[in-house]
Amino acid sequence: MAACSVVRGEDAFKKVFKFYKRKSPPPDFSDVTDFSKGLPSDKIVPAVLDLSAVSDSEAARAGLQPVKSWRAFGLQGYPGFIFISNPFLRGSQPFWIRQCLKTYPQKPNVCNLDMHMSPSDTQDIWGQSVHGLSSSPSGKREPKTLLERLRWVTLGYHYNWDTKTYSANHHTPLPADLHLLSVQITAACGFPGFSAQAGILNYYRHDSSLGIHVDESELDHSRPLLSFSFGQSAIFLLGGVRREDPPHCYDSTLGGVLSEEDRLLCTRYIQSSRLNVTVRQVLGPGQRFPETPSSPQKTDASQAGGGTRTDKPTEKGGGGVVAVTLLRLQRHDTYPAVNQRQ
Ligand SMILES: O=C(O)CCC(=O)C(=O)O
Repeated sequence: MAACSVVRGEDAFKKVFKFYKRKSPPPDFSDVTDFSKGLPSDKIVPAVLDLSAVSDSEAARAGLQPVKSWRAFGLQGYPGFIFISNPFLRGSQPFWIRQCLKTYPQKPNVCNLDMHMSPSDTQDIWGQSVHGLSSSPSGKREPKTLLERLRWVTLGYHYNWDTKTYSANHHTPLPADLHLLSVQITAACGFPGFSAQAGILNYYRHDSSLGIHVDESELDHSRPLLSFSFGQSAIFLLGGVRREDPPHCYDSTLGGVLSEEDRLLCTRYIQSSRLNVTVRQVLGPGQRFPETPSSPQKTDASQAGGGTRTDKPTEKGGGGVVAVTLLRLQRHDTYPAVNQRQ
């Protein structure tokens, strides 16, 4: 059975989600859109980029190829969705992977391990994991390193998973390099003036996934949401406006100067993992947070239509993609696996 085309109706999302999570027998992936195959396709359309918005030197400063070389696609029936297949300059993917593993998990940023460990114990997740990651497997079951237990990191306005809100009083500076990268990509996609204010990093192992949800906690929904993926590929289910809309399934994958040790450890980590960085503008120009946080916004599968992303074994690792979504209600993404965000 090819999942995407046959499932309709109220539980379309859940059914497709389960379908791609199945381990045995493995699901049929023939319905999944593979952007690496590009055009011609009945579903994939070329995306129009603003070639004059970012000069070649500005792009290079952010580790990006000239915009005219980007392979950018849209999807028939999903206005506001742009998929860019590896716009990175050679060598810059390892840089971003290292930032996600070594730099961004550092304080003052917040991560899942902080929920049950003291700040001093989570200060140097990379340093504490290097030994475990670099040693060859002994055959014995080794305790997991902190890096292997890392599930999420928040940046900028730190997302509160309980209230599903951002707030003025939980904010630290968003890394300047990620801000620059996001500003250049959004400008090329036709969104000048984007301000990267919050980031959520997800760390996926082979068995992990993210629940079906809609991203709507940001207060200004006219601003795009950026999603960078590095490492192993995954199935991404992109929902429609309504819960009963069948999702569209696509394959998502994404590549400074790194020391040999960093390069080796990042390569080893990414061979069995996938990293995703979403960058969001939370407030519009002149906008402020309400005095009392508004009601929870990030809805889950039981409340709204959603998308799903499932881990899909792949031969290749370290491919790179960027997805830019402009219409909030049409972006629902997920991974099928449990407890990703605990
Ligand atoms: O990992 C992904 O591709 C999706 C991440 C996501 O949906 C989120 O952080 O809200």
